Amino acid sequence: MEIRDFSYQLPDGRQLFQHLSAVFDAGKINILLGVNGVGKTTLLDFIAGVSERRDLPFVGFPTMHQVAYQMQDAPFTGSATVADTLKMMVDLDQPDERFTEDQLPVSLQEIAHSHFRDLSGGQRQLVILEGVCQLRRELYLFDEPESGLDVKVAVSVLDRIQQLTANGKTVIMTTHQFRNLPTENVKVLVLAGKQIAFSGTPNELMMRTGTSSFEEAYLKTDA
Ligand SMILES: Nc1ncnc2c1ncn2[C@@H]1O[C@H](COP(=O)(O)OP(=O)(O)OP(=O)(O)O)[C@@H](O)[C@H]1O
Repeated sequence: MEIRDFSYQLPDGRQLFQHLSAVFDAGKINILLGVNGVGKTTLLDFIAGVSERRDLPFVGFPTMHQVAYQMQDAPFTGSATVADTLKMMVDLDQPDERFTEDQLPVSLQEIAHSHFRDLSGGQRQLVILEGVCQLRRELYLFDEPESGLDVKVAVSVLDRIQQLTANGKTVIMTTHQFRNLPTENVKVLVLAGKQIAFSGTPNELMMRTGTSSFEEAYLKTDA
């Protein structure tokens, strides 16, 4: 999956991407990093096909129907319970299969009968994340999946995302959290200066910047 020489101007005329090229590795977690406002979500929107994607710069990406996208602030029905919400997502995606409560991850079983409107922000995020992971797609996009979550819960979210790649799926995610990020089967892409300023493994990023911490290495990458 590759973006070739992609340039994009915002509606207000600002140039967000200029000759941007990037390769996302199949079967890996591709982590897109970059400062606030650099364009990570905008790039995910193009990859997902939410923003109209011209074929020329976007090579080898699955069609929109094969992409699951967890956006920031996804809307949901307040009166549905957690179990109803997940059942609804799975039923829409896989009409021939029955989703039962025992398929809920342990973290959600306790709140299976809580109404969506009564959940905390973090709990809502977990439900949506699980729903997105349940969809059968080739490519999964997550926009800051662990933002606002307790560090222990964030670890379980990252584990859930790793399960996808263990099953041969491809993930592209953005994040601002460096704690507990997986390093195996991971590619890091740093968006800076309207282009991808670095792309490689976390180890390569650390070696290039002469540091032993992922976060420090990122901070030393040109922004
Ligand atoms: N529809 C739009 N109209 C005008 N400007 C937009 C639009 N969508 C995004 N932008 C601008 O594009 C820039 C990139 O936004 P984007 O949300 O992609 O950044 P980001 O890297 O995901 O940021 P963050 O890490 O804060 O979520 C921002 O300056 C934003 O204001």
